[in-house]
Formats: sequence, structure tokens, C-alpha cells
Amino acid sequence: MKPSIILYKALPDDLHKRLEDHFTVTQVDNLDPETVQKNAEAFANAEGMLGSSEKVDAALLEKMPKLRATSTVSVGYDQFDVDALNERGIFLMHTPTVLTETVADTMMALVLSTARRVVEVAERVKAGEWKQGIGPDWFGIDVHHKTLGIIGMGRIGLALAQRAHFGFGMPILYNARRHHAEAEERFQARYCDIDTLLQESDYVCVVLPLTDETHHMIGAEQFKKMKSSAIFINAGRGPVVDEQALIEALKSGEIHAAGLDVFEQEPLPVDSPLLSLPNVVALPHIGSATHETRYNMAACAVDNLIDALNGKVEKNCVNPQIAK
Ligand SMILES: NC(=O)C1=CN([C@@H]2O[C@H](COP(=O)(O)OP(=O)(O)OC[C@H]3O[C@@H](n4cnc5c(N)ncnc54)[C@H](OP(=O)(O)O)[C@@H]3O)[C@@H](O)[C@H]2O)C=CC1
Ligand SMILES: O=CC(=O)O
Repeated sequence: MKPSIILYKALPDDLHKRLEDHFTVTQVDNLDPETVQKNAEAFANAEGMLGSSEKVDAALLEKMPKLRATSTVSVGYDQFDVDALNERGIFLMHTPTVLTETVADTMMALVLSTARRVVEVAERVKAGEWKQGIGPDWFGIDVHHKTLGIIGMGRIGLALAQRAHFGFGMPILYNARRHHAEAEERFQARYCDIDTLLQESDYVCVVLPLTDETHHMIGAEQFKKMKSSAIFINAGRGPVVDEQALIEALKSGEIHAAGLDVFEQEPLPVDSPLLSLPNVVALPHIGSATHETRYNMAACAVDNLIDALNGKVEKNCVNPQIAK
């Protein structure tokens, strides 16, 4: 008999079929308590689950006594209570690598569009304001050869450094928990403490996972240390940044502008002050959102679940140490 799984995300037809070749699939819209209750038997029998952007906590796991593996269509796994999974011996699979280059492209797009005011100026053209040769009120600031600070020199940080170094001739500063020889050798990146990075960077790019240590790691104190001409980019997770402090820093001119792909609350509430600031480029968490990459992530998550339920966790497993 095929193992049963819960699928809580729509997948392309061929990938859905691949899951059905291996498993008995129950598809649900979300993991809300009402959904779980309505499909209680399917949840009780599920040995695997696959989806994204839904909380998986101890209360949900209680309803899934047979669960052996979870597979998220994302690299970030802050939605999961990893301790609870470990305690139950449940594998957590994720999709690193397949999305790295696309997210780095998005970060470079945020740097460029914020510095050159691409969104704001394009809106002015559409509004019919381009009536004569443009003056300084349309100008932006340069990106090439400015100093780029990267907080989080992991897979994505490294791909961003590559673009900035080879494409834009930017000196690179970085901070992470450890030194990264590859970044230093290939991109002449210089490791520094966060304060030095904040003080010396023209662009401060954050691409950190959300953890207890990184929650509100960037707040009022950190914005005060940045140059008043600095541009701040966040594409990691919203709660890594104290959003209220960011709003104050943007309003008071403590920093020049911000390019954001992630927010403390998503979707960003329509009354967020961020939306009325002309010096903010706000994107709807599109870091990995290209057709190619989203397909590759889904395919990776499907393979990950098949692997994990067959006891194969050498690749893409967050907690391989629980294997018996
Ligand atoms: N906007 C979007 O759509 C997307 C957002 N993301 C987010 O980006 C994050 C990073 O992805 P990826 O690069 O693949 O992950 P990696 O695990 O490869 O990199 C994470 C980096 O963060 C650093 N880090 C972690 N904790 C701390 C800390 N307390 N202090 C300083 N540095 C820290 C790590 O340091 P060290 O190297 O020393 O271990 C590492 O350099 C994801 O977790 C996710 O939240 C990812 C994809 C898309
Ligand atoms: O935010 C996206 C991810 O893959 O993590």
C-alpha cells in the first residue's frame, strides 16, 4: 500500500502526478485547524506532507501521529517548530540551491531600482509628468563601485557578492557567524563586525534566516549607525528587521531609502506607512518567484519527500541527525 500524504499547495500537473505515483495524496487548501478537523482521518494517517507558507507546530503534529517527513517548498523553514519535529523524529526537507541565483537577482534588482528610483520615476512618466528635459529631482545615485555590505554570507549572500563584484565593481563587506574563504578569495569580500559594516556600507543588504538570534537584529540602534546616504535592502525575513524603527529611520532621513521583499506582516497591510514613502521599493515576497525557479523548487520538494520517506536524507534535510 502507498503511504498517505497531505499536500497543502497546488503543484503543476506533472509534479502532482509524480506524487500520486508514489503516494495516496489528500490535497487541502491550508493547515488551519478547521481544515485539519474536516480532514481528520487523512491527517491522522499521513506519513508525509508537502507545501509552503503554513505554520507547522506541536499542536498540528499532535493530529498527525504517523508523520515521518515534511517537505517545504522553500529554503527558509522558520514556519516549522524544528524542536517538535526532532522530538518526534520527523525529517524536515527544504529547497536550498535551486533558488539561490534567482533570489540574488531579485536583491540586485532591489539595489538598482531603489538607487535609481526606477519605480517612482516610471510612475511619474505614466502620470504624464515628463514634459521637458529632466532635472535633478529625477536623479538617483550610483550603484557601481559603491561599497556593498552583506549580512548573511550564505548561498544567496555569496551569489549577490558575485554579481556586485564582477558586474558592478563594488567593494564588498560582509558579516556572518563565521568567515567565508570563498567570498574572500573570489570576490575580495572583507569580513567585519556588524557595526563596521553598517558604518562603511553604501548599500546594506540583509539575507538572514529568521531565528531567535536574528529576530529584530536590525533596529533603531543599527539604523543610527548607517550613513544618511545608505540604502537598506532586506530579502531574508521581515521580522529580522524592526519595521517600526525602519519606518522612523526612513522618515527622519537617518537612511536614504529601502528596498524590501519581506515584511513583519505578509501580505503587507495596505495602511502600512512604508507604502506612502517615496523612498521605499516594496515587493510582495518575490525573491524566488520566476516560472523556472518556482517549478524547480516544487520538483525539488517532491523529490525530497520521496527520498525522505525512503530514508534518504543525505541531501536537502534540515535535521539529518535524527536518522536512526
Ligand atoms: N525573499 C525571498 O523570497 C527569499 C528569502 N530567503 C531567506 O533567505 C535566507 C537565507 O537563505 P540562504 O542564503 O540559502 O541560507 P544559508 O543558510 O546559506 O545562509 C544563511 C546565512 O545567514 C548567516 N546567519 C545565520 N544566523 C546568523 C546570525 N545570528 N548572525 C549572523 N549571521 C547569521 C549564516 O552564517 P554562517 O555562514 O556563519 O552560518 C549564513 O551566512 C533564508 O533562510 C530565507 O529566510 C530565501 C529564499 C527566498
Ligand atoms: O522565502 C522563500 C524561501 O524559499 O525561503
